[in-house]
Amino acid sequence: MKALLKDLLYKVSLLSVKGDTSVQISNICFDSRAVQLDSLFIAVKGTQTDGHAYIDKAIDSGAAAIVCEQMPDKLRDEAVYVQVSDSAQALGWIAANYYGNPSAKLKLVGVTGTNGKTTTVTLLHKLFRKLGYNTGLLSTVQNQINETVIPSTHTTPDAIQLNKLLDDMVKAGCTHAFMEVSSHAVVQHRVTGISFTGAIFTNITHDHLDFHKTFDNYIRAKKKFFDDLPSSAFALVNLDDKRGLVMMQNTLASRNTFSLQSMGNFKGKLIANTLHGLQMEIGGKEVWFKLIGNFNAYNLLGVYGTAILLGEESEEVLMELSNLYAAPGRFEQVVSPNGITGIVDYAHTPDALENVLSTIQSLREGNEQVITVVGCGGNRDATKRPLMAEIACKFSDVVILTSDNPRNEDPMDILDQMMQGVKITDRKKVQVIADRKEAITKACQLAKSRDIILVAGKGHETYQEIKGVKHPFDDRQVLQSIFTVKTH
Ligand SMILES: CC(=O)N[C@H]1[C@@H](OP(=O)(O)OP(=O)(O)OC[C@H]2O[C@@H](n3ccc(=O)[nH]c3=O)[C@H](O)[C@@H]2O)O[C@H](CO)[C@@H](O)[C@@H]1O[C@H](C)C(=O)N[C@@H](C)C(=O)N[C@H](CCC(=O)O)C(=O)O
Ligand SMILES: Nc1ncnc2c1ncn2[C@@H]1O[C@H](COP(=O)(O)OP(=O)(O)OP(=O)(O)O)[C@@H](O)[C@H]1O
Ligand SMILES: N[C@H](CCC[C@H](N)C(=O)O)C(=O)O
Ligand SMILES: [Mg+2]
Repeated sequence: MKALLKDLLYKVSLLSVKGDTSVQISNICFDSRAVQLDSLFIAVKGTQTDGHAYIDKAIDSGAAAIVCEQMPDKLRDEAVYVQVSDSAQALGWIAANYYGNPSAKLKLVGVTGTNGKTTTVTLLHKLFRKLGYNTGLLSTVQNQINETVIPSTHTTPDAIQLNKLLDDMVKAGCTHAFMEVSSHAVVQHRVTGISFTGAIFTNITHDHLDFHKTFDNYIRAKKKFFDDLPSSAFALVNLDDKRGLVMMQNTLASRNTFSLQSMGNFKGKLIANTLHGLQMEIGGKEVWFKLIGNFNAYNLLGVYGTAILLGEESEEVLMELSNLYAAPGRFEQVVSPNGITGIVDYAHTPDALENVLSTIQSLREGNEQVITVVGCGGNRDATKRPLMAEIACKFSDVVILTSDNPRNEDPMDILDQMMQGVKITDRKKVQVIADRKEAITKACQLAKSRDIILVAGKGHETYQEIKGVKHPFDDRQVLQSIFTVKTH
């Protein structure tokens, strides 16, 4: 795809320019290793290195233009240099311009919050497919254009991938798209230049403090998503989260709320909550849904409110919504032939773990044991480790602490930090088994008929990441194969 540099710079605030911006560009990128002939290379400061160090390498590989925050000492004749105050922000606008602003051609709804984003966007995508629309999805689990699956590497793709995917959706005739907006994405300007029709806030609790450093910064990152909305958009927030109204303090968008506990624009009342689904009063009706757990009542309310704000008819929405299942790896059940219930859930934050375990506790019918297998990812927020172990102990009869994705950390270091959260009185119910497969096997050996095994943290993931290598691993398959072997 070809474009003139000057057209790509629309809405970018420029500090200085060296060279002629009428130059033709046939590719945009922020990684020098991906530069081709006539590329525009945008030098971005990262967490590991600084793209400015690769400007010459990019020109050697054929870059025709450079966007940067600091002009290099030596400028070369074969490239045009554009200086901006914030390259990541410029990248957002450039990517949107390059792909012809695809987001403005869609009814695009973004979902932010610590937990519930994937669940919410997946339900919205399925719902709008059922309602007859061509619909796109961008999520942690996968991206989709209608039923075509495109693998996803991030919760929110980088600005170039994002605009490309949205453009592909437009080309496929999509009218609607639903995407997760992570706090990393807001801070790194992955969504700068994107026109949102609506924005949802699910909740905010402890996570990602490795990246944001303080909880206030984390709140600010999520709030910025709402601060940047235009007046034509709608904001829809969870009123029962104490930061719900904070999100909308400075937004120009129309303000809408959903709630189970007070009077929101979209008010739900939980009637029943079982291992097979939940019943809620919503939109003036009593409806059974196939999703499990109190927290999913919030996700369903957010989805319902969004559909109504997008102009859909209440009765039809509720009918379709009542038939939908949860996203993969979210409270996914694997039942053994002798009646042990294995639950695989992506709870990887203290709040999510507490929600899932308290849901499991509330669904217990007799004296069945709850056995929890859980770990924490390496190279991620370390402060959540003791908290998650403490919560696992509080709500389980047996706890097996194990590895999640160790990444570049020593699994035993992570487990030591988790053990810090185990109270002396709880030590006897805890075992530490670093090998995740062995840990799940142990849980299955300990379980009797009717017991519940929660395997938390990895949900839909089909790999375990150890020192940069992704080894095939799927909690659901591991449980399934142990259950099969055990009963033969
Ligand atoms: C912490 C983080 O967000 N990192 C993202 C970030 O990388 P970075 O800042 O570390 O980049 P860097 O390696 O320092 O490089 C700086 C710049 O130099 C460039 N470079 C580098 C080397 C070279 O030879 N040439 C070159 O041009 C790089 O392309 C980059 O532009 O920018 C990269 C390109 O977009 C991302 O792939 C990378 O995501 C990493 C893989 C990651 O793990 N991100 C996670 C934490 C993440 O984003 N998670 C969120 C939320 C998860 C959730 O809660 O659901 C998500 O949205 O997925
Ligand atoms: N509304 C909610 N409130 C609290 N916990 C929730 C909610 N919805 C889901 N959860 C819990 O959080 C886990 C992750 O849910 P989901 O994948 O929908 O969240 P996410 O925000 O997309 O997470 P990520 O940041 O990793 O992309 C679920 O497996 C469940 O345990
Ligand atoms: N999107 C989150 C998911 C964490 C999932 C957990 N399995 C882990 O690897 O820590 C992250 O990248 O921080
Ligand atoms: Mg997600």
